[in-house]
Amino acid sequence: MADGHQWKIVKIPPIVQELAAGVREAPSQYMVREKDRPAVTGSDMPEPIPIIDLSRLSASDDNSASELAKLRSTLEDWGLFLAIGHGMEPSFLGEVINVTRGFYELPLEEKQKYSNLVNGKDFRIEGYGNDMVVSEKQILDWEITSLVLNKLAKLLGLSEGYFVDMFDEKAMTYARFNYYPRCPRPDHVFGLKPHSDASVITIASIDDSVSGLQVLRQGVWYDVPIVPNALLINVGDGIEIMSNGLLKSPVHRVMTNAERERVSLAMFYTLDPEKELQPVPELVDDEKRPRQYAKVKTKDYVMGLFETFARGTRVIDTVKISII
Ligand SMILES: O=C(O)CCC(=O)C(=O)O
Ligand SMILES: [Fe+2]
Repeated sequence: MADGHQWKIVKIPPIVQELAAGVREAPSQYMVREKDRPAVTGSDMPEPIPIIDLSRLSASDDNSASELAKLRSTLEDWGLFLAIGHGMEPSFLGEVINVTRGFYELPLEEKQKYSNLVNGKDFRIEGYGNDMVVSEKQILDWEITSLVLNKLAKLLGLSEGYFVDMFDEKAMTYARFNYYPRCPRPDHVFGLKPHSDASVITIASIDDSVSGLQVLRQGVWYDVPIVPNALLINVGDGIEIMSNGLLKSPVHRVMTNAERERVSLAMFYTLDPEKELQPVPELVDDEKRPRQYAKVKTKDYVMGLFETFARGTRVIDTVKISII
């Protein structure tokens, strides 16, 4: 993390990509316990699938109001959507995916130069490894993020700039390049375990050729369909907390694939690590809608994600206030 934070980890697992290259059977530590084993294909999302046209959303005519209504129902249903009309060239998005793939094709010694382990043992968020994150602003445009954040604020009845104004110069953006090697047992091994994002909002460019992302709704896992050149945008735990639970951060996971490798690039927009996340006062009403989440510092929350993720629990549950 740019604030220099480092985590101690007890055991350094081998890097999944290198492991995958050398084995025919998935090693036992990657096997999901029998009761948690996923069905490889999820359910089909019912029509209409959640697609939002950002060019309509930003227009200053009637289209904007109807797209905003669509955004509201999409977020209530899924917490995520596929964004089209974002103005990014398909060739640019294709390049982002190709560069990501190209990086993973480099020899191990090259990639290790960017290791996320300091002195070979202390984990930091940035760098190459099992949970690789590098911080690089402006890969996916902040304008898209601010448009969506403005509309979220509007949907919640807040002033449009409410969330965007929280992103000062100390706000952090993490880019995570995900690489999911082919896996001989997709029914036994997750690409990415079920989780929700610790960000305020996440924007991702996902592989157009291989699906694998699934989202949980009312106990059912749905496949997120591929929409060419669309960006995936999801509400993060930060919005769930600040909206006092009016918007929910979706639980999602990534399945592995026996035939195809898959890549994605996720940009996590978070506040200044020192800033506190808490329900915005306008959305707390002691009578009608009491406060549902405790105050937590952004950096503690992000660190909490790594700890709970490793255990398979959710960091948001650690700040939920139980209302009796
Ligand atoms: O690879 C994907 O489609 C999603 C990745 C993801 O959920 C994450 O990096 O948090
Ligand atoms: Fe995620």
